[in-house]
Amino acid sequence: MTKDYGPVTALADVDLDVGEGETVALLGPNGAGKSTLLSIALGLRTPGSGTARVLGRRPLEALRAGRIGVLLQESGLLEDVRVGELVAAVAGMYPAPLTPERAMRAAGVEELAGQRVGRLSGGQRQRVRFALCVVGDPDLLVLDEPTVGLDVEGRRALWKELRARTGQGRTAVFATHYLAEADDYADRVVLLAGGRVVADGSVATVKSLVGGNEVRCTLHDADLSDLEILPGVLRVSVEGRSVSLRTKDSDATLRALFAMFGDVRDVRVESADLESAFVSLTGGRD
Ligand SMILES: Nc1ncnc2c1ncn2[C@@H]1O[C@H](COP(=O)(O)OP(=O)(O)OP(=O)(O)O)[C@@H](O)[C@H]1O
Repeated sequence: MTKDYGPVTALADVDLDVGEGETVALLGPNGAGKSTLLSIALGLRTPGSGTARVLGRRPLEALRAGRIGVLLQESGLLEDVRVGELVAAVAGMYPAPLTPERAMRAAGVEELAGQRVGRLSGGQRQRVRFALCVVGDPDLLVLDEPTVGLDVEGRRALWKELRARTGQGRTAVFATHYLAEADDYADRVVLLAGGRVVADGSVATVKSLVGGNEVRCTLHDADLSDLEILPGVLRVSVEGRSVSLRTKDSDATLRALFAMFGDVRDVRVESADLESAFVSLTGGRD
C-alpha cells in the first residue's frame, strides 16, 4: 500500500503479511510511517492505494466484530467516568470479554477502579489504555508505543500480560522506539524508514543484516588468506595472535575454523546488536 499526506509520502509500496500467532515489532525513526501503517491496519485511515485485510476481513469489520484490541498513542479517554466504569463499558462492547477486574489487574489499575479518569497521571492513563486494549480478550493486539510514560512496574505488567496472550497463540503488532523491547518480546522485526520496509525478519536475521556476528579467538601463525576463505567470513582482522572474524554464519565459520586449525583457543562469539542494525539500516536517524 501507499499513503501520502499532501506532498509527504508516509508509506511507499509497503507490502506486509503478519501471520496468526506472530509477535511483530514495528521499528523506525520518527516519521517513518509506523503510526500510519497501524492506523490503516485498523481502518482508521484509508490507504492511497492498495488494501489492508485483518483476520480475513476489512479492518473496520474486524474491529467492529471485537476481534482487535487497540492501544494508540495518546488516544482520548472519557474524562468524567471512573476507571472501573470505563473498563466495564468497553468490555460490554466485545462478544466474549474478560471481566473488567481481570483486565484492570493485568494492567495494574485495580486500585484505581474508583478514581475518575480525568484525575489520573499520564502513566496511569496509559495503564488504563492497556486495560481497555485487553479487556475484549481479542485475537489481535495492535499497540502503538505501548510503554511510553509507564514506570518499571507498568512496563513489566504490560509485557507479562502481552507475553501470556501471545503464548496462547494470539497475534500482537506493536510499534516501539525501544530496541530492547523488540529484542526481548518480538519474534519478528519490521524496520521502516522513510515509509519503506528496509528490513523484515526475525530479530536474529535483522541483526545479521549488518554483518552478523564477530568470532574472536587466539591463533598461532594464522595466515590471513586461510582465514578469509572460511565459510561465512566477511572481514578478517589479525593483531598478533588475536584474530577477529566478522561472519554472516558463525556456526559454519566455527566448524571450519576448528577443522582447519589445531590450536584455536579463547573462542568467543559476539552478536551484532539490534541498535547497530537499526542505525545502519535506517541511516542513523532517530
Ligand atoms: N495527519 C497528517 N497530516 C500530514 N502529515 C502527516 C499526518 N500524519 C502523519 N504525517 C506525516 O507522515 C509521516 C509518517 O508519520 P507517522 O506518524 O506514521 O510516523 P511514525 O513512524 O509513527 O513516527 P513517530 O515515531 O514519530 O511516532 C511523517 O512525515 C508525518 O509528518
